[in-house]
Amino acid sequence: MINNQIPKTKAFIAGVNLKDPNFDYYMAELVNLTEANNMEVVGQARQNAENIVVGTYFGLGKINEIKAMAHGLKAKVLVLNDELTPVQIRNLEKLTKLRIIDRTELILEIFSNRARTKKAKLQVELARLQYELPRLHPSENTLDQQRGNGGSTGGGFANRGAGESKLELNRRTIGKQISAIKKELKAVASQEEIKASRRNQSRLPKVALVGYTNAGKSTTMNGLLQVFNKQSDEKQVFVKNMLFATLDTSVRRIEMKNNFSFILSDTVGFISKLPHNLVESFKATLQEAKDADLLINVVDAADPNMIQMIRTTQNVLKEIGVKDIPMITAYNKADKTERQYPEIEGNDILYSATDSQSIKVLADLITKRVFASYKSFNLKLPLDAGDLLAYLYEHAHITKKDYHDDCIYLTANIAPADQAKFKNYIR
Ligand SMILES: Nc1nc2c(ncn2[C@@H]2O[C@H](COP(=O)(O)OP(=O)(O)OP(=O)(O)O)[C@@H](O)[C@H]2O)c(=O)[nH]1
Ligand SMILES: [Mg+2]
Repeated sequence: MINNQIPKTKAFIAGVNLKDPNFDYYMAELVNLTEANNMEVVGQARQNAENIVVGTYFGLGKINEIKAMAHGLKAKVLVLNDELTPVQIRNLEKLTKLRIIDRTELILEIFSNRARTKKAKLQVELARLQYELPRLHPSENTLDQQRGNGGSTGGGFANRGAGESKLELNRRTIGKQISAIKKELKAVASQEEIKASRRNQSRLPKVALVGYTNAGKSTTMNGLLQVFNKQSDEKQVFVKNMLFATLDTSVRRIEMKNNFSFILSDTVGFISKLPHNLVESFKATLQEAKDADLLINVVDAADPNMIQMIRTTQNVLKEIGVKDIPMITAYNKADKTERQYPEIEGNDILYSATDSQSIKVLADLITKRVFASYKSFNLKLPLDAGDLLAYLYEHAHITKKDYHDDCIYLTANIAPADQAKFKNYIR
């Protein structure tokens, strides 16, 4: 039988542990990130140390050890657990004769391979250029190599200026590309603002799914769409068992019974040590989470690293400036645990996004939280107040409605901002 599969590049992973209690967890993530980048992890090493070695990341003894192990395992790439300086990368490359990929480059590569929409592509490209800019080096351009060769024949100084100006040119080119991308992103953002302001006008409560990558945010959104919205197939979002399946924000209206609706958004997932540039350039994508009335932090309850994943999400939320938004912690994938589900405990739920009963219970919990500030009123509307009735349908939660000969009796949960509008109709 012919095996058509292209063999994966073999990678060795390594990191310096500065007495970080989460080190093992970061290394486990690094394995997942490396595999998500289509490489095979063949071995790993760590150095316990007080400090990072400025020029080479590891100490020399460790470098030789890693070199021997990695070459013995036929690894071509050495993946490192931190963001390295350009000098560290170059030195390690020389000393180990392996291609060096740091954690930041690894994450940028994954994002780059996954980006589908124009906005996601622009955001990833922006982060990549910002990562590359300080890493440009004279030895990486041809003019400079000529200079180096020339040096051995005595013509070095004459070409040095040319080499440096090429570096300057590269910097300027990247600088220009960065400005152009920022401009394009602004144009995309202003189109989206128009859509968002329409949503804000409708004053429906806004709920955002957030959480660790692969926890089941998109599956939860699809579950809610399936259970509550008719003909929702074309509205379904992309689900896949891989890191960073979602790189964009999708916004949907979930239409529950009794005309109660809310706006739900699904967005990019999180991981530890997300590169700062990436968080910065994805701010526009994460805006829906910042504007939400309620966050649903989706967690994979079957993952042994669940606690660290929750902490990671909290850290990223802090970094993007989310604070004081009420949150439900939604422990998903309960079907992979031994526990009974669905089950609610305070603001938390244990559920499975693929189980419709779970989805109904989750929706009830969302309703309770989101409508906590709403108040129930008994109203009497004249029959000709069609516009007020339409407004209530759109913005409130009508629980009872009786038509009489000359009026309509209603009971409705109304948002604080709308209560004054109906004060003359209270029974
Ligand atoms: N067994 C089980 N699998 C689930 C459940 N929910 C989601 N999954 C699976 O988990 C994987 C990830 O689901 P997604 O919904 O794509 O996760 P996500 O949080 O949107 O992930 P990213 O977009 O990559 O950050 C998929 O293979 C889903 O089928 C669940 O309740 N039970
Ligand atoms: Mg997703």
